[in-house]
Amino acid sequence: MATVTGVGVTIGLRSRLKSKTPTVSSSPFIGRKLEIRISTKFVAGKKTVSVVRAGGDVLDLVHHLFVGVGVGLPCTVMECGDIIYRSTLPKSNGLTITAPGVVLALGAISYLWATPGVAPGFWDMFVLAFVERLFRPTYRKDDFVLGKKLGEGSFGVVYRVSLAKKPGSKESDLVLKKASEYGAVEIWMNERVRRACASSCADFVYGFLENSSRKKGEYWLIWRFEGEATLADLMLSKDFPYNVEAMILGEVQDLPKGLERENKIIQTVLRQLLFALDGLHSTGIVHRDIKPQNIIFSEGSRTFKIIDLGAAADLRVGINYIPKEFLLDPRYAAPEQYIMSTQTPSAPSAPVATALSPVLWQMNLPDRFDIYSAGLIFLQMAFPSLRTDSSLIQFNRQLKRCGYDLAEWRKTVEPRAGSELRRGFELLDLDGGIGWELLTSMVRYKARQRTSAKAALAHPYFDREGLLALSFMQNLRLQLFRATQQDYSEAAKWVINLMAKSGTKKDGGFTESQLQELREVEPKKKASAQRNALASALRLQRKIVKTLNESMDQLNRRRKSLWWSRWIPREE
Ligand SMILES: Nc1ncnc2c1ncn2[C@@H]1O[C@H](COP(=O)(O)OP(=O)(O)OP(=O)(O)O)[C@@H](O)[C@H]1O
Repeated sequence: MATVTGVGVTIGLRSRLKSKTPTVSSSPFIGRKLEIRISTKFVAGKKTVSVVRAGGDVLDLVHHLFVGVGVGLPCTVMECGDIIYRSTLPKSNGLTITAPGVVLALGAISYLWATPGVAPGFWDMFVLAFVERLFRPTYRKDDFVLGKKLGEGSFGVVYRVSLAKKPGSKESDLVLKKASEYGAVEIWMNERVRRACASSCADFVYGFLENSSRKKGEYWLIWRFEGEATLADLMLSKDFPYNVEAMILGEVQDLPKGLERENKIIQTVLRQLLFALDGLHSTGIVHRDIKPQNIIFSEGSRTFKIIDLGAAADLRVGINYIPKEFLLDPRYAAPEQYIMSTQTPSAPSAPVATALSPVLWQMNLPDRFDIYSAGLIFLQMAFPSLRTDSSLIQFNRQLKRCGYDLAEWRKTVEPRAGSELRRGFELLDLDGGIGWELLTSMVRYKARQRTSAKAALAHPYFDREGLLALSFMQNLRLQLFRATQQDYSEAAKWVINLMAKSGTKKDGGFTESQLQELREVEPKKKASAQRNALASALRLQRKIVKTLNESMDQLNRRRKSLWWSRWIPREE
Protein backbone atom coordinates (compact mmCIF):
# COMPACT_ATOMS: atom_id res chain seq x y z
CA MET A 1 0.00 0.00 0.00
CA ALA A 2 1.26 3.50 -0.73
CA THR A 3 -0.03 6.56 0.99
CA VAL A 4 0.84 10.15 0.29
CA THR A 5 0.73 12.56 3.18
CA GLY A 6 1.33 16.21 2.40
CA VAL A 7 4.56 16.43 0.48
CA GLY A 8 6.08 13.46 2.29
CA VAL A 9 5.49 9.92 1.13
CA THR A 10 5.29 6.82 3.19
CA ILE A 11 5.31 3.59 1.31
CA GLY A 12 4.53 0.36 3.10
CA LEU A 13 5.24 -2.75 1.12
CA ARG A 14 3.80 -6.16 1.53
CA SER A 15 4.85 -8.99 -0.68
CA ARG A 16 1.29 -9.69 -1.66
CA LEU A 17 1.03 -6.27 -3.28
CA LYS A 18 4.06 -6.72 -5.45
CA SER A 19 2.16 -7.35 -8.68
CA LYS A 20 -0.12 -4.40 -8.18
CA THR A 21 0.53 -0.76 -9.00
CA PRO A 22 -0.54 1.16 -5.93
CA THR A 23 -2.84 4.13 -6.28
CA VAL A 24 -2.33 7.43 -4.49
CA SER A 25 -5.19 8.03 -2.15
CA SER A 26 -4.64 11.50 -0.80
CA SER A 27 -5.03 14.86 -2.48
CA PRO A 28 -3.73 16.12 -4.95
CA PHE A 29 -2.83 12.77 -6.40
CA ILE A 30 -6.20 11.12 -5.87
CA GLY A 31 -6.65 8.36 -8.41
CA ARG A 32 -3.24 8.98 -9.92
CA LYS A 33 -1.08 5.93 -10.51
CA LEU A 34 2.22 5.79 -8.73
CA GLU A 35 4.46 3.43 -10.62
CA ILE A 36 6.50 1.25 -8.32
CA ARG A 37 8.47 -1.70 -9.62
CA ILE A 38 9.47 -4.18 -7.07
CA SER A 39 12.06 -6.87 -7.54
CA THR A 40 12.12 -10.02 -5.49
CA LYS A 41 15.37 -11.95 -5.12
CA PHE A 42 16.31 -15.09 -3.25
CA VAL A 43 19.76 -14.72 -1.76
CA ALA A 44 21.01 -17.68 0.27
CA GLY A 45 17.49 -19.03 0.57
CA LYS A 46 16.24 -15.72 1.93
CA LYS A 47 13.66 -13.65 0.08
CA THR A 48 14.59 -9.98 -0.29
CA VAL A 49 12.24 -7.39 -1.69
CA SER A 50 13.60 -4.10 -3.06
CA VAL A 51 12.17 -1.08 -4.85
CA VAL A 52 13.95 -0.64 -8.19
CA ARG A 53 12.08 2.41 -9.44
CA ALA A 54 9.45 4.16 -7.56
CA GLY A 55 7.79 6.16 -10.37
CA GLY A 56 10.02 9.11 -9.60
CA ASP A 57 11.76 10.03 -6.42
CA VAL A 58 10.66 12.32 -3.65
CA LEU A 59 11.66 15.37 -5.68
CA ASP A 60 9.41 14.24 -8.51
CA LEU A 61 6.59 13.84 -6.06
CA VAL A 62 7.13 17.36 -4.73
CA HIS A 63 7.20 18.62 -8.30
CA HIS A 64 4.00 16.70 -9.07
CA LEU A 65 2.37 18.16 -6.03
CA PHE A 66 2.82 21.68 -7.38
CA VAL A 67 2.11 20.87 -11.01
CA GLY A 68 -0.86 18.75 -9.97
CA VAL A 69 -2.66 21.62 -8.29
CA GLY A 70 -2.38 23.83 -11.40
CA VAL A 71 -5.21 24.57 -13.77
CA GLY A 72 -5.09 23.48 -17.39
CA LEU A 73 -5.39 20.59 -19.73
CA PRO A 74 -4.49 17.28 -18.08
CA CYS A 75 -1.23 16.93 -19.93
CA THR A 76 -0.09 20.45 -19.10
CA VAL A 77 -0.70 20.19 -15.38
CA MET A 78 0.25 16.52 -15.11
CA GLU A 79 3.34 15.25 -16.80
CA CYS A 80 2.06 12.27 -18.71
CA GLY A 81 4.40 9.78 -20.29
CA ASP A 82 5.27 6.22 -20.69
CA ILE A 83 8.47 4.62 -19.57
CA ILE A 84 8.48 2.31 -22.60
CA TYR A 85 7.78 4.98 -25.21
CA ARG A 86 10.50 7.31 -24.00
CA SER A 87 9.66 10.06 -26.46
CA THR A 88 6.40 10.62 -24.61
CA LEU A 89 8.18 11.13 -21.31
CA PRO A 90 8.29 14.64 -19.92
CA LYS A 91 11.28 16.64 -21.11
CA SER A 92 14.06 17.60 -18.77
CA ASN A 93 13.49 20.87 -16.95
CA GLY A 94 17.12 21.96 -17.53
CA LEU A 95 18.06 24.91 -19.76
CA THR A 96 18.15 23.85 -23.39
CA ILE A 97 20.53 25.92 -25.52
CA THR A 98 19.42 26.42 -29.11
CA ALA A 99 21.07 28.37 -31.94
CA PRO A 100 18.21 30.92 -32.34
CA GLY A 101 18.17 31.36 -28.56
CA VAL A 102 21.90 32.14 -28.51
CA VAL A 103 21.53 34.60 -31.42
CA LEU A 104 18.62 36.31 -29.68
CA ALA A 105 20.48 36.55 -26.38
CA LEU A 106 23.62 37.94 -28.07
CA GLY A 107 21.50 40.45 -30.01
CA ALA A 108 19.79 41.61 -26.81
CA ILE A 109 23.12 41.94 -24.97
CA SER A 110 24.71 43.88 -27.86
CA TYR A 111 21.70 46.22 -27.98
CA LEU A 112 21.76 46.81 -24.22
CA TRP A 113 25.51 47.55 -24.27
CA ALA A 114 25.64 49.52 -27.55
CA THR A 115 26.48 53.24 -27.26
CA PRO A 116 25.19 55.06 -25.25
CA GLY A 117 24.54 51.94 -23.13
CA VAL A 118 21.05 51.09 -21.87
CA ALA A 119 22.24 48.49 -19.34
CA PRO A 120 25.16 50.54 -17.92
CA GLY A 121 22.67 53.44 -17.76
CA PHE A 122 20.31 51.60 -15.44
CA TRP A 123 23.24 50.44 -13.30
CA ASP A 124 24.57 53.98 -13.14
CA MET A 125 21.25 55.59 -12.26
CA PHE A 126 19.81 53.12 -9.82
CA VAL A 127 22.93 51.75 -8.13
CA LEU A 128 26.02 53.95 -8.59
CA ALA A 129 24.24 57.30 -8.27
CA PHE A 130 22.39 56.08 -5.19
CA VAL A 131 25.51 54.70 -3.47
CA GLU A 132 27.47 57.85 -4.34
CA ARG A 133 24.80 60.01 -2.73
CA LEU A 134 25.12 58.08 0.51
CA PHE A 135 28.87 58.42 0.81
CA ARG A 136 29.98 61.67 -0.83
CA PRO A 137 30.76 64.68 1.35
CA THR A 138 28.26 67.54 1.13
CA TYR A 139 29.03 71.25 1.26
CA ARG A 140 27.17 74.49 1.99
CA LYS A 141 27.70 78.05 0.89
CA ASP A 142 29.46 78.95 4.18
CA ASP A 143 32.09 76.25 3.65
CA PHE A 144 33.85 78.34 0.98
CA VAL A 145 36.02 81.42 1.01
CA LEU A 146 35.92 83.28 -2.31
CA GLY A 147 39.19 84.07 -4.08
CA LYS A 148 40.20 85.44 -7.48
CA LYS A 149 37.66 85.63 -10.32
CA LEU A 150 38.74 83.25 -13.10
CA GLY A 151 36.16 83.99 -15.73
CA GLU A 152 32.68 85.16 -16.48
CA GLY A 153 30.48 83.57 -19.13
CA SER A 154 26.92 84.11 -20.28
CA PHE A 155 25.52 81.89 -17.53
CA GLY A 156 27.84 82.15 -14.60
CA VAL A 157 30.86 83.55 -12.81
CA VAL A 158 33.85 81.36 -11.96
CA TYR A 159 36.04 81.93 -8.86
CA ARG A 160 39.01 80.24 -7.31
CA VAL A 161 37.94 79.29 -3.77
CA SER A 162 39.23 77.44 -0.76
CA LEU A 163 37.58 75.55 2.06
CA ALA A 164 36.95 77.71 5.13
CA LYS A 165 37.99 74.90 7.46
CA LYS A 166 41.31 74.07 5.80
CA PRO A 167 42.60 77.23 4.09
CA GLY A 168 45.89 76.78 2.30
CA SER A 169 45.80 72.98 2.09
CA LYS A 170 46.17 71.41 -1.35
CA GLU A 171 42.79 69.67 -1.26
CA SER A 172 41.02 72.94 -0.56
CA ASP A 173 42.26 74.45 -3.82
CA LEU A 174 38.92 74.59 -5.61
CA VAL A 175 37.02 76.32 -8.37
CA LEU A 176 33.46 77.56 -7.89
CA LYS A 177 30.98 78.41 -10.62
CA LYS A 178 27.88 80.34 -9.60
CA ALA A 179 25.50 79.51 -12.39
CA SER A 180 22.00 80.60 -13.31
CA GLU A 181 19.10 78.14 -13.63
CA TYR A 182 20.96 76.23 -16.35
CA GLY A 183 23.50 75.12 -13.76
CA ALA A 184 21.18 72.17 -13.03
CA VAL A 185 22.07 70.57 -16.37
CA GLU A 186 25.75 71.17 -15.76
CA ILE A 187 25.56 69.49 -12.33
CA TRP A 188 23.79 66.51 -13.90
CA MET A 189 26.43 66.16 -16.64
CA ASN A 190 29.36 66.51 -14.23
CA GLU A 191 27.98 63.87 -11.90
CA ARG A 192 27.43 61.50 -14.82
CA VAL A 193 30.96 62.11 -16.04
CA ARG A 194 32.46 61.61 -12.58
CA ARG A 195 30.87 58.15 -12.40
CA ALA A 196 31.50 57.10 -16.01
CA CYS A 197 34.77 58.69 -17.20
CA ALA A 198 36.25 60.87 -14.47
CA SER A 199 39.56 61.39 -16.28
CA SER A 200 37.89 63.06 -19.30
CA CYS A 201 36.80 66.21 -17.47
CA ALA A 202 37.86 68.45 -14.60
CA ASP A 203 37.45 66.70 -11.25
CA PHE A 204 33.92 67.59 -10.06
CA VAL A 205 33.40 67.80 -6.29
CA TYR A 206 29.83 68.87 -5.56
CA GLY A 207 26.89 70.88 -6.88
CA PHE A 208 23.84 72.29 -5.14
CA LEU A 209 21.05 74.85 -5.37
CA GLU A 210 21.74 77.84 -3.18
CA ASN A 211 18.48 79.49 -2.15
CA SER A 212 19.58 82.05 0.39
CA SER A 213 20.74 84.76 -2.03
CA ARG A 214 18.50 87.62 -3.13
CA LYS A 215 18.35 86.16 -6.62
CA LYS A 216 15.84 83.47 -7.65
CA GLY A 217 18.19 80.64 -6.90
CA GLU A 218 21.74 80.00 -7.94
CA TYR A 219 23.48 76.75 -8.64
CA TRP A 220 26.90 76.37 -7.06
CA LEU A 221 29.29 73.97 -8.79
CA ILE A 222 32.62 73.00 -7.23
CA TRP A 223 35.62 71.42 -8.99
CA ARG A 224 39.19 70.77 -7.95
CA PHE A 225 41.52 73.43 -9.33
CA GLU A 226 43.19 71.68 -12.29
CA GLY A 227 45.67 74.30 -13.41
CA GLU A 228 46.29 77.83 -14.60
CA ALA A 229 46.26 77.35 -18.37
CA THR A 230 43.72 76.35 -21.00
CA LEU A 231 44.78 75.13 -24.45
CA ALA A 232 43.71 78.55 -25.76
CA ASP A 233 46.17 80.29 -23.43
CA LEU A 234 48.96 77.91 -24.45
CA MET A 235 48.22 78.21 -28.18
CA LEU A 236 48.39 81.99 -28.07
CA SER A 237 52.06 81.80 -27.12
CA LYS A 238 54.55 82.11 -29.98
CA ASP A 239 56.38 79.19 -28.43
CA PHE A 240 53.52 76.70 -29.02
CA PRO A 241 53.79 73.67 -29.18
CA TYR A 242 57.19 73.69 -27.41
CA ASN A 243 55.63 75.37 -24.35
CA VAL A 244 53.53 72.26 -23.68
CA GLU A 245 56.27 69.72 -24.37
CA ALA A 246 57.67 69.46 -20.85
CA MET A 247 54.19 69.83 -19.36
CA ILE A 248 52.77 66.73 -21.06
CA LEU A 249 55.84 64.62 -21.69
CA GLY A 250 57.55 65.39 -18.39
CA GLU A 251 60.81 66.27 -20.16
CA VAL A 252 62.09 67.99 -23.27
CA GLN A 253 62.56 65.56 -26.21
CA ASP A 254 66.04 64.76 -27.43
CA LEU A 255 65.30 66.09 -30.90
CA PRO A 256 66.33 69.27 -32.74
CA LYS A 257 63.59 71.91 -33.01
CA GLY A 258 61.64 71.34 -36.18
CA LEU A 259 58.59 69.82 -37.81
CA GLU A 260 59.12 66.26 -36.47
CA ARG A 261 59.33 67.41 -32.89
CA GLU A 262 56.35 69.75 -33.22
CA ASN A 263 54.34 66.97 -34.83
CA LYS A 264 55.04 64.65 -31.88
CA ILE A 265 53.79 67.24 -29.36
CA ILE A 266 50.68 68.01 -31.41
CA GLN A 267 50.02 64.26 -31.72
CA THR A 268 50.09 63.91 -27.93
CA VAL A 269 47.75 66.85 -27.35
CA LEU A 270 45.31 65.59 -29.98
CA ARG A 271 45.43 62.05 -28.58
CA GLN A 272 44.60 63.33 -25.10
CA LEU A 273 41.70 65.38 -26.44
CA LEU A 274 40.32 62.43 -28.45
CA PHE A 275 40.71 60.16 -25.44
CA ALA A 276 38.67 62.56 -23.29
CA LEU A 277 36.04 62.84 -26.03
CA ASP A 278 35.87 59.08 -26.44
CA GLY A 279 35.12 58.78 -22.71
CA LEU A 280 32.27 61.28 -22.97
CA HIS A 281 30.82 59.80 -26.15
CA SER A 282 30.95 56.22 -24.88
CA THR A 283 28.67 57.22 -22.03
CA GLY A 284 26.26 59.06 -24.33
CA ILE A 285 27.32 62.65 -23.64
CA VAL A 286 28.00 65.11 -26.46
CA HIS A 287 29.79 68.28 -25.31
CA ARG A 288 28.73 70.63 -28.16
CA ASP A 289 31.12 73.40 -27.10
CA ILE A 290 34.56 71.90 -27.72
CA LYS A 291 37.08 74.73 -28.19
CA PRO A 292 40.59 75.48 -26.87
CA GLN A 293 39.07 77.72 -24.15
CA ASN A 294 37.23 74.68 -22.75
CA ILE A 295 40.27 72.40 -22.62
CA ILE A 296 42.27 72.84 -19.44
CA PHE A 297 45.70 71.47 -18.66
CA SER A 298 45.55 69.40 -15.48
CA GLU A 299 48.83 69.87 -13.64
CA GLY A 300 48.13 66.87 -11.42
CA SER A 301 47.60 64.28 -14.15
CA ARG A 302 49.69 66.03 -16.85
CA THR A 303 46.85 65.74 -19.34
CA PHE A 304 44.37 67.98 -21.06
CA LYS A 305 40.83 67.71 -19.68
CA ILE A 306 37.50 69.07 -20.83
CA ILE A 307 35.59 71.74 -18.86
CA ASP A 308 32.26 73.57 -19.18
CA LEU A 309 29.54 70.96 -19.71
CA GLY A 310 26.82 73.63 -19.66
CA ALA A 311 25.80 72.99 -23.28
CA ALA A 312 26.28 69.22 -23.22
CA ALA A 313 23.56 66.74 -24.15
CA ASP A 314 23.04 63.42 -22.38
CA LEU A 315 21.54 61.21 -25.04
CA ARG A 316 21.34 58.19 -22.78
CA VAL A 317 18.40 59.70 -20.92
CA GLY A 318 17.31 62.17 -23.60
CA ILE A 319 18.55 65.48 -22.18
CA ASN A 320 19.18 67.41 -25.36
CA TYR A 321 18.73 70.83 -24.02
CA ILE A 322 20.04 74.17 -25.08
CA PRO A 323 18.50 77.28 -23.55
CA LYS A 324 17.09 79.72 -26.07
CA GLU A 325 19.64 82.37 -25.16
CA PHE A 326 22.56 80.02 -25.75
CA LEU A 327 24.41 80.24 -29.04
CA LEU A 328 26.78 77.45 -30.01
CA ASP A 329 30.20 78.98 -30.62
CA PRO A 330 30.09 79.56 -34.41
CA ARG A 331 33.89 79.46 -34.66
CA TYR A 332 34.04 75.76 -33.77
CA ALA A 333 30.48 74.50 -34.45
CA ALA A 334 29.93 71.86 -37.12
CA PRO A 335 27.82 72.93 -40.10
CA GLU A 336 24.81 70.84 -39.01
CA GLN A 337 24.23 73.01 -35.84
CA TYR A 338 21.86 70.38 -34.42
CA ILE A 339 23.23 67.11 -33.07
CA MET A 340 19.94 65.25 -33.57
CA SER A 341 17.93 65.38 -36.75
CA THR A 342 15.25 68.04 -36.48
CA GLN A 343 12.82 65.27 -37.50
CA THR A 344 13.58 63.35 -34.29
CA PRO A 345 10.81 64.11 -31.80
CA SER A 346 12.10 64.63 -28.28
CA ALA A 347 11.88 61.44 -26.25
CA PRO A 348 8.73 61.14 -24.15
CA SER A 349 10.29 60.16 -20.85
CA ALA A 350 13.66 59.10 -19.46
CA PRO A 351 13.00 55.30 -19.44
CA VAL A 352 11.67 55.31 -23.02
CA ALA A 353 14.48 57.59 -24.16
CA THR A 354 16.96 55.24 -22.54
CA ALA A 355 15.45 52.18 -24.20
CA LEU A 356 15.54 53.85 -27.64
CA SER A 357 18.90 55.58 -27.21
CA PRO A 358 21.06 53.08 -29.20
CA VAL A 359 18.74 53.45 -32.23
CA LEU A 360 18.69 57.25 -32.07
CA TRP A 361 22.46 57.35 -31.56
CA GLN A 362 23.08 55.24 -34.66
CA MET A 363 20.59 57.26 -36.70
CA ASN A 364 22.13 60.63 -35.85
CA LEU A 365 25.74 59.94 -34.77
CA PRO A 366 25.60 63.06 -32.57
CA ASP A 367 29.18 62.60 -31.33
CA ARG A 368 30.50 63.69 -34.73
CA PHE A 369 29.59 67.28 -33.86
CA ASP A 370 32.42 67.33 -31.29
CA ILE A 371 34.76 65.60 -33.75
CA TYR A 372 34.38 68.49 -36.20
CA SER A 373 35.33 70.96 -33.46
CA ALA A 374 38.30 68.78 -32.43
CA GLY A 375 39.36 68.72 -36.10
CA LEU A 376 39.41 72.53 -36.16
CA ILE A 377 41.60 72.53 -33.04
CA PHE A 378 43.98 70.09 -34.80
CA LEU A 379 44.05 72.47 -37.76
CA GLN A 380 44.83 75.43 -35.50
CA MET A 381 47.65 73.52 -33.83
CA ALA A 382 49.19 72.73 -37.24
CA PHE A 383 48.71 76.20 -38.76
CA PRO A 384 49.88 79.04 -36.47
CA SER A 385 48.23 81.55 -38.82
CA LEU A 386 44.78 80.14 -37.99
CA ARG A 387 45.08 80.54 -34.22
CA THR A 388 43.50 83.99 -33.91
CA ASP A 389 39.74 84.48 -33.88
CA SER A 390 39.66 86.61 -37.00
CA SER A 391 41.77 84.19 -39.06
CA LEU A 392 39.63 81.24 -37.92
CA ILE A 393 36.47 83.08 -38.93
CA GLN A 394 38.01 83.82 -42.32
CA PHE A 395 39.04 80.18 -42.72
CA ASN A 396 35.46 79.08 -41.91
CA ARG A 397 34.15 81.34 -44.65
CA GLN A 398 36.65 79.93 -47.17
CA LEU A 399 35.82 76.36 -46.18
CA LYS A 400 32.10 77.02 -46.58
CA ARG A 401 32.73 78.36 -50.07
CA CYS A 402 34.60 75.12 -50.86
CA GLY A 403 31.60 73.04 -49.73
CA TYR A 404 33.40 72.06 -46.50
CA ASP A 405 35.91 70.10 -48.58
CA LEU A 406 39.37 70.49 -47.04
CA ALA A 407 41.10 69.08 -50.16
CA GLU A 408 39.35 71.72 -52.26
CA TRP A 409 40.36 74.43 -49.74
CA ARG A 410 43.97 73.25 -49.95
CA LYS A 411 43.89 73.47 -53.75
CA THR A 412 42.71 77.07 -53.60
CA VAL A 413 45.08 78.34 -50.89
CA GLU A 414 48.28 76.31 -51.36
CA PRO A 415 49.54 77.88 -54.63
CA ARG A 416 49.56 81.37 -53.07
CA ALA A 417 50.31 80.28 -49.50
CA GLY A 418 52.75 82.15 -47.25
CA SER A 419 55.56 80.39 -45.41
CA GLU A 420 53.48 79.75 -42.24
CA LEU A 421 50.66 78.08 -44.16
CA ARG A 422 53.11 76.00 -46.21
CA ARG A 423 54.82 74.86 -43.02
CA GLY A 424 51.47 73.62 -41.70
CA PHE A 425 50.89 71.55 -44.85
CA GLU A 426 54.42 70.15 -44.53
CA LEU A 427 53.76 69.11 -40.93
CA LEU A 428 50.55 67.32 -41.89
CA ASP A 429 52.27 65.69 -44.89
CA LEU A 430 54.90 63.99 -42.71
CA ASP A 431 54.84 60.15 -42.80
CA GLY A 432 53.11 60.02 -46.16
CA GLY A 433 50.42 62.55 -45.30
CA ILE A 434 48.93 60.50 -42.46
CA GLY A 435 48.18 63.63 -40.40
CA TRP A 436 46.41 65.30 -43.32
CA GLU A 437 44.36 62.14 -43.83
CA LEU A 438 43.22 62.13 -40.19
CA LEU A 439 42.41 65.84 -40.32
CA THR A 440 40.28 65.45 -43.46
CA SER A 441 38.41 62.56 -41.86
CA MET A 442 37.46 64.80 -38.93
CA VAL A 443 36.52 68.00 -40.75
CA ARG A 444 33.79 67.00 -43.18
CA TYR A 445 30.40 68.38 -44.07
CA LYS A 446 28.41 65.19 -43.47
CA ALA A 447 28.49 64.01 -39.85
CA ARG A 448 28.12 60.38 -40.98
CA GLN A 449 31.38 60.58 -42.94
CA ARG A 450 33.38 61.95 -40.01
CA THR A 451 35.40 59.50 -37.96
CA SER A 452 34.46 58.71 -34.36
CA ALA A 453 36.84 59.48 -31.48
CA LYS A 454 37.51 55.76 -30.99
CA ALA A 455 38.34 55.18 -34.68
CA ALA A 456 40.53 58.29 -34.74
CA LEU A 457 42.51 57.01 -31.75
CA ALA A 458 43.20 53.79 -33.66
CA HIS A 459 44.43 55.77 -36.70
CA PRO A 460 48.07 55.11 -37.72
CA TYR A 461 48.77 58.84 -37.20
CA PHE A 462 49.21 57.93 -33.55
CA ASP A 463 51.60 55.04 -34.21
CA ARG A 464 55.08 56.08 -33.22
CA GLU A 465 56.87 54.44 -36.14
CA GLY A 466 54.86 56.24 -38.80
CA LEU A 467 53.21 55.02 -41.95
CA LEU A 468 56.21 53.20 -43.47
CA ALA A 469 56.63 50.91 -40.49
CA LEU A 470 53.01 49.74 -40.40
CA SER A 471 52.52 46.03 -39.82
CA PHE A 472 50.19 43.94 -42.00
CA MET A 473 47.36 44.26 -39.44
CA GLN A 474 47.86 48.01 -39.09
CA ASN A 475 47.75 48.34 -42.87
CA LEU A 476 44.53 46.34 -42.95
CA ARG A 477 43.07 48.59 -40.27
CA LEU A 478 44.05 51.66 -42.28
CA GLN A 479 42.37 50.27 -45.40
CA LEU A 480 39.24 49.56 -43.34
CA PHE A 481 39.34 53.09 -41.94
CA ARG A 482 39.62 54.49 -45.46
CA ALA A 483 36.75 52.31 -46.67
CA THR A 484 34.46 53.61 -43.92
CA GLN A 485 35.32 57.18 -44.90
CA GLN A 486 34.08 56.82 -48.47
CA ASP A 487 31.13 58.79 -49.70
CA TYR A 488 28.77 56.03 -50.76
CA SER A 489 26.33 58.38 -52.47
CA GLU A 490 29.14 58.99 -54.99
CA ALA A 491 29.49 55.22 -55.38
CA ALA A 492 25.76 54.89 -56.07
CA LYS A 493 26.01 57.61 -58.75
CA TRP A 494 28.97 55.81 -60.27
CA VAL A 495 27.05 52.49 -60.41
CA ILE A 496 24.06 54.19 -62.05
CA ASN A 497 26.33 55.80 -64.66
CA LEU A 498 28.06 52.50 -65.30
CA MET A 499 24.72 50.84 -65.81
CA ALA A 500 23.72 53.60 -68.16
CA LYS A 501 26.83 53.10 -70.29
CA SER A 502 26.46 49.35 -70.58
CA GLY A 503 22.70 49.28 -70.70
CA THR A 504 21.06 48.21 -73.93
CA LYS A 505 17.99 46.09 -74.39
CA LYS A 506 20.09 43.51 -76.20
CA ASP A 507 22.62 43.12 -73.37
CA GLY A 508 19.95 42.92 -70.75
CA GLY A 509 21.17 46.06 -68.87
CA PHE A 510 19.13 49.18 -68.12
CA THR A 511 18.42 51.61 -70.89
CA GLU A 512 18.70 55.39 -70.39
CA SER A 513 14.91 55.77 -70.16
CA GLN A 514 14.66 52.97 -67.60
CA LEU A 515 17.40 54.63 -65.56
CA GLN A 516 15.56 57.92 -65.78
CA GLU A 517 12.57 56.15 -64.25
CA LEU A 518 14.82 54.81 -61.49
CA ARG A 519 16.17 58.27 -60.73
CA GLU A 520 12.77 59.87 -60.57
CA VAL A 521 11.23 58.50 -57.46
CA GLU A 522 7.93 60.23 -58.09
CA PRO A 523 6.92 60.51 -61.78
CA LYS A 524 5.68 63.96 -62.68
CA LYS A 525 1.95 64.19 -63.25
CA LYS A 526 -0.15 67.00 -64.51
CA ALA A 527 -1.81 69.05 -61.79
CA SER A 528 -5.54 68.63 -61.42
CA ALA A 529 -8.10 70.17 -59.05
CA GLN A 530 -8.34 66.85 -57.21
CA ARG A 531 -4.58 66.67 -56.75
CA ASN A 532 -4.44 70.25 -55.52
CA ALA A 533 -7.09 69.53 -52.90
CA LEU A 534 -5.19 66.44 -51.81
CA ALA A 535 -1.94 68.40 -51.57
CA SER A 536 -3.62 71.08 -49.44
CA ALA A 537 -5.08 68.43 -47.12
CA LEU A 538 -1.66 66.84 -46.76
CA ARG A 539 -0.07 70.21 -46.02
CA LEU A 540 -2.68 70.88 -43.36
CA GLN A 541 -2.14 67.45 -41.84
CA ARG A 542 1.64 68.00 -41.75
CA LYS A 543 1.13 71.38 -40.09
CA ILE A 544 -1.12 69.88 -37.40
CA VAL A 545 1.39 67.08 -36.70
CA LYS A 546 4.23 69.60 -36.53
CA THR A 547 2.32 71.84 -34.11
CA LEU A 548 1.44 68.84 -31.94
CA ASN A 549 5.06 67.68 -31.93
CA GLU A 550 6.27 71.13 -30.99
CA SER A 551 3.81 71.42 -28.10
CA MET A 552 4.79 67.92 -26.92
CA ASP A 553 8.42 69.00 -27.08
CA GLN A 554 7.65 72.07 -24.99
CA LEU A 555 5.80 69.98 -22.41
CA ASN A 556 8.54 67.38 -22.30
CA ARG A 557 11.18 70.02 -21.94
CA ARG A 558 9.35 71.53 -18.99
CA ARG A 559 8.79 68.10 -17.43
CA LYS A 560 12.42 67.25 -18.02
CA SER A 561 13.72 70.41 -16.38
CA LEU A 562 11.80 69.40 -13.26
CA TRP A 563 13.14 65.92 -13.65
CA TRP A 564 16.80 67.06 -13.49
CA SER A 565 16.14 69.36 -10.59
CA ARG A 566 14.99 66.45 -8.46
CA TRP A 567 18.55 65.13 -8.53
CA ILE A 568 20.20 68.34 -7.45
CA PRO A 569 20.75 68.80 -3.70
CA ARG A 570 19.32 71.99 -2.20
CA GLU A 571 20.90 74.01 0.53
CA GLU A 572 18.52 74.13 3.51
N1 LIG B 1 38.55 72.93 -12.76
C1 LIG B 1 39.14 74.07 -13.12
N2 LIG B 1 40.42 74.30 -12.77
C2 LIG B 1 41.05 75.44 -13.10
N3 LIG B 1 40.45 76.43 -13.77
C3 LIG B 1 39.17 76.27 -14.16
C4 LIG B 1 38.44 75.08 -13.84
N4 LIG B 1 37.19 75.21 -14.34
C5 LIG B 1 37.14 76.41 -14.93
N5 LIG B 1 38.32 77.06 -14.83
C6 LIG B 1 38.65 78.40 -15.36
O1 LIG B 1 37.49 79.19 -15.37
C7 LIG B 1 37.23 79.67 -16.69
C8 LIG B 1 35.73 79.68 -16.97
O2 LIG B 1 35.20 78.37 -16.85
P1 LIG B 1 33.96 77.86 -17.71
O3 LIG B 1 34.31 77.87 -19.15
O4 LIG B 1 33.49 76.60 -17.14
O5 LIG B 1 32.92 79.03 -17.37
P2 LIG B 1 31.77 79.67 -18.26
O6 LIG B 1 31.05 80.60 -17.36
O7 LIG B 1 30.98 78.62 -18.89
O8 LIG B 1 32.58 80.45 -19.33
P3 LIG B 1 32.27 80.60 -20.89
O9 LIG B 1 30.80 80.87 -21.01
O10 LIG B 1 33.14 81.75 -21.30
O11 LIG B 1 32.69 79.30 -21.52
C9 LIG B 1 37.98 78.73 -17.61
O12 LIG B 1 38.38 79.37 -18.77
C10 LIG B 1 39.19 78.33 -16.75
O13 LIG B 1 40.21 79.26 -16.90
